[in-house]
Amino acid sequence: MLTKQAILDALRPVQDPEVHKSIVELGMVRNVEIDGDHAKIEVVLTIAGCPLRNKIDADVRAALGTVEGLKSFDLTLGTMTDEERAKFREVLRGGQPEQATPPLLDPNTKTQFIAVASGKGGVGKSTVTANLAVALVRMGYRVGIIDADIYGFSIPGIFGIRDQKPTLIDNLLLPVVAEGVKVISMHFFVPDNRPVIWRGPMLGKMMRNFFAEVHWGDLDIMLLDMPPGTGDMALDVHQMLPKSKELIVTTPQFNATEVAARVGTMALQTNHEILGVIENMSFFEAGGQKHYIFGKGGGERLALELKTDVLVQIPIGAANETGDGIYDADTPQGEAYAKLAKTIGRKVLDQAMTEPYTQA
Ligand SMILES: Nc1ncnc2c1ncn2[C@@H]1O[C@H](COP(=O)(O)OP(=O)(O)OP(=O)(O)O)[C@@H](O)[C@H]1O
Repeated sequence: MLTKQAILDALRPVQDPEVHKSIVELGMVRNVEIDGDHAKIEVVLTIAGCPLRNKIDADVRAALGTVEGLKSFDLTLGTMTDEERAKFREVLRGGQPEQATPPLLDPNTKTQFIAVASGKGGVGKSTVTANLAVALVRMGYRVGIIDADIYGFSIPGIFGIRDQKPTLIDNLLLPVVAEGVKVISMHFFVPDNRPVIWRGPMLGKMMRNFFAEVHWGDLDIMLLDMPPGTGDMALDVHQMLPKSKELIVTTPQFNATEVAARVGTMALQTNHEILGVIENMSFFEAGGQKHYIFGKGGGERLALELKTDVLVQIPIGAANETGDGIYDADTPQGEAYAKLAKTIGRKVLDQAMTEPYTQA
């Protein structure tokens, strides 16, 4: 005999495509009525005009098709009431009350934080952050990026995110997912790319909101794209995330490494472990020959000064035809990022020691 339980059991594996949890657990199946071998099912979405409505509709229909004894059904898709949305948010928070410390700022969080910093602007810090994140995802890690470069946010552009915005469920934001990476950036909150003029305390608040009001789900690694130099933001992040580790990006030029050294020294003074140096735009390879267009040895000099290693040298090269800044896995840059991701995965997640990179 057809039962309500059989229908709920069939719907349990259907997930909300944004938060990747069961629609039954999230309270999205509002009502199931059985009448002989016919059923009426009401599924509710968090917001009217939910962009993933069609996907949820198709998944629910496919799941209902598997229920034994169900000959026909009426499926309606409605919108949640305020109470239903409150319950939805509670499930997302894992049953924690709204005021609790955001899961990511909990001292026992399993997520590893890595701040990607540079001394000068334009050395490729954001490109490195985005490509490292993608390489980590390619290896199976769950990765998020907070674009903390509040004035010069460029992460969405590198991912080719144009019109997409985070979904807002009351006061809870769902990050935009690009190439499997969860992304939050000031870019999403600034109309028409207007310049941001917030200062000190407002910036800290903004960063806190990025942790507290965004549903990140379970993450292995959170990368923070820091503004260049040693500003308020770097201090805020160091205070907010005492266990965060640091990657320093430089080019091989001497003046780039000199400023980067100050950033590294600040990390050391605030007891933040430096994972290593990434030398970007190290050389240009053509006809089997390496051309050191920006000089040679800057990464090594910086690593020596900061008593750390050069983890990788990334060659110069255009990203891809689509105009964004993510390198395909089979390019020399993509391969360099895969190597870096492997080292980072081992260093921060497996806690194993790795051998330093041997210079090209
Ligand atoms: N390995 C590379 N080869 C060629 N171009 C690169 C490479 N890495 C980065 N670039 C380019 O260099 C420019 C600066 O990169 P990016 O915006 O990532 O730097 P940044 O250090 O984050 O700068 P800022 O802090 O000023 O935002 C971009 O146009 C980017 O596409």
